[in-house]
Amino acid sequence: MNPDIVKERQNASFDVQKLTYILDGGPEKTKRRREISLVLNDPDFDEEDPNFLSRSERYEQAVRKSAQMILKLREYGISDPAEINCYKSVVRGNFHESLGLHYVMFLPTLYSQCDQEQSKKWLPLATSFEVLGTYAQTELGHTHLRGLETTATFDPTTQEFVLNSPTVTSIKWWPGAGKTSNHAVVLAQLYTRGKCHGLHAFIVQLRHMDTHEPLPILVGDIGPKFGFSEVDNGFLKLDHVRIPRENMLMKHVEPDGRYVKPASAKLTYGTMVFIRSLLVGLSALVMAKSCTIAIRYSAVRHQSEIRSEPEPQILDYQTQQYKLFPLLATAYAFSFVGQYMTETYYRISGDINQGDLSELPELHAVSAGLKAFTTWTTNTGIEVCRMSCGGHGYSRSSALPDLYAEFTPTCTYEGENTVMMLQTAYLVKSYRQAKAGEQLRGIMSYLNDMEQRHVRAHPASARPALVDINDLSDLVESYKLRAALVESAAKSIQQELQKRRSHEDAWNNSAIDLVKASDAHCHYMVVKLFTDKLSEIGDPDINLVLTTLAQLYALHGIALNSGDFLQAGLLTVPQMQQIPVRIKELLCLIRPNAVALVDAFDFPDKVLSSVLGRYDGNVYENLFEWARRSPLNATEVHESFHKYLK
Ligand SMILES: CCCCCCCC/C=C\CCCCCC(=O)SCCNC(=O)CCNC(=O)[C@H](O)C(C)(C)COP(=O)(O)OP(=O)(O)OC[C@H]1O[C@@H](n2cnc3c(N)ncnc32)[C@H](O)[C@@H]1OP(=O)(O)O
Ligand SMILES: Cc1cc2nc3c(=O)[nH]c(=O)nc-3n(C[C@H](O)[C@H](O)[C@H](O)COP(=O)(O)OP(=O)(O)OC[C@H]3O[C@@H](n4cnc5c(N)ncnc54)[C@H](O)[C@@H]3O)c2cc1C
Repeated sequence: MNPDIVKERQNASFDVQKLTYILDGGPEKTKRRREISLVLNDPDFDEEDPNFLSRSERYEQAVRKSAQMILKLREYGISDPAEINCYKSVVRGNFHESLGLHYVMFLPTLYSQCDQEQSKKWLPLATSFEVLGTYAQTELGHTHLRGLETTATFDPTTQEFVLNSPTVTSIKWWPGAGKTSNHAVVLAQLYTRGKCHGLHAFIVQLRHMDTHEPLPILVGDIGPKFGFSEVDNGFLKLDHVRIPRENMLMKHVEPDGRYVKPASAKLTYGTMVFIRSLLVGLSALVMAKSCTIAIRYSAVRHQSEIRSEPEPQILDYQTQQYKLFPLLATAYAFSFVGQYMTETYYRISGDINQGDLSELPELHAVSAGLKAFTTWTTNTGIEVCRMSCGGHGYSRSSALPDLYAEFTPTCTYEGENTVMMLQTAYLVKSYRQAKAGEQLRGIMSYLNDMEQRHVRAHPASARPALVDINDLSDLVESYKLRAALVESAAKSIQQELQKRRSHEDAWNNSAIDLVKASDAHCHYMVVKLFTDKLSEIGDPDINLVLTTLAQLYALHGIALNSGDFLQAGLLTVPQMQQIPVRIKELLCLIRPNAVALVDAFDFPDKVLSSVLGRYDGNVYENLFEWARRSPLNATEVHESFHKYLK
């Protein structure tokens, strides 16, 4: 064990194990997660570092691992969805798998949209993996759902739907598992009795069940990408492909072609809401991994000098702390927000299953906004962590390049982040309702007292300072008032309308304000949820260290967005000047606990897969060892010498 890292752990002021329990949701859950993690010792999961393999080899290795995972899940009798998720995230490490989409989109779509008869037919096939599924929605030319071109036309004479991609732009593009899957949930515009009824989901068989040969359908892999090398994102062109009427999910077409309206057309979009909710938790996980790597490495890396003494640990440089500790605070904040998002998703979808759709718009707005907010922040954060590791952060052995390449598409898939932030119609609607005197409930209730507060651009000197920067509840309050930026967005729309612009143009001309309002709303939610969580934590040592992190998270956010807080008169200029001073104090308070705080995330070394983030801190000898395994070192003289240089 590296002596620096030993010393760091001795300095901790709290019980790391107890904090792990809080993050997991209780000691039982930690115990179970650790039991599941023992699978990492299974030699059947031994594999070559994907960084040393070609794309085709990576795909093959990943498929082998996925198949092994399925067999082991059966062998160990793991069937609880949360445990399956935990098991898979442990085994998958930092990479995705081709069968991932079967689990996260195909199966959930079947569970939520099959009727009884369909469940009886499809669920046994899909849960036994005879049917391997993908989710084919996006097209070469469009993502916007109303713009999708693939059609499903009902033919009452044969009781079939005819699926067709009429143009190049209508070819399905990006769905994972182009080579792996034999079935797809295809999203297509439904036509019956000559009328279009919008987007609906259909189960389409793509390949022969025994030979895996494609049916008369063009299906394949779209080629190498920025990352996702294990995943065969695919294309799919349907040329008048016929499927039985029973393959339409939720069965909205009667045998005579009559269309039966669903309770809400948006239920078809349910799987996206599910994944967006999951992505909040994934952001927390990846932020936590990145911080673990960068902070452990910073504790063992010595460089340069502060005084004329031996070289200090780079974690002692104030600038290094300023790069990493706000991200550490973010990882904790997002962990608690992830817990909230999962609970909220299951609570509201439970109500939806009982026929109560009243909270569906809020669930959509919150999941879309938090997905965008947390993935954007994490995406930037991983890169900061990588750079903070200097040159070794650029080596694939650090895992940080892979974490970035695998994570960055979360800002794009399941709804591009700007587009998701623009789903703020809900915010604007709520604002208008509050302004009309309606009492809002839940997370939007802060808009109720807006008329009294009138938060908008004012000279800071004209208003009293509301905030004690050392008081977290005051900070939450000020984020809440800043979130009232939605007022500016709503006003901008109003002004545009007064210029006789159409509603659509008024919306587009206010889009920057709308995204800002959405961002402020999400930021408020994160600060509030982090602060609320503190009241549940009884252990005084842990409460203290997490309070310090929450303060850092809140103050750092204010410093980055100081214009908004000053403009709204929520803070005075002298207070704004105090914030960097307080931030520096908080960095010093966090410093002795930094390694313990990342240890509490409890990532086994094999899950981190990072030489820099090793628990024992023995970085250098293992970097050397890793490099020697590079395929270029397989021979002392590379064949290129004989071919070209000699
Ligand atoms: C630790 C856990 C690990 C888990 C890890 C998971 C990792 C997985 C790894 C890899 C998997 C990769 C998966 C990627 C899969 C995909 O990307 S699938 C494709 C996803 N595509 C999209 O997300 C498309 C984005 N676009 C849209 O969603 C829509 O076009 C839109 C929301 C932007 C607009 O909707 P649209 O219906 O076309 O327009 P409008 O008519 O304007 O909207 C009408 C109203 O409907 C409301 N609404 C929209 N969506 C929903 C919804 N989902 N639920 C409820 N309501 C919705 C919208 O707000 C409008 O409301 P109002 O009329 O009241 O204003
Ligand atoms: C790794 C990966 C896996 C994927 N897996 C799947 C899958 O399994 N199944 C599937 O169906 N799809 C999948 N996708 C596709 C993914 O869902 C889409 O790429 C995503 O929804 C974004 O759409 P787009 O690519 O059309 O981007 P665009 O919408 O074309 O975005 C391009 C730019 O236009 C801007 N823009 C677009 N519309 C607006 C607007 N209304 N207002 C303001 N700005 C706008 C965006 O902000 C962005 O800057 C995957 C994508 C990736 C990268």
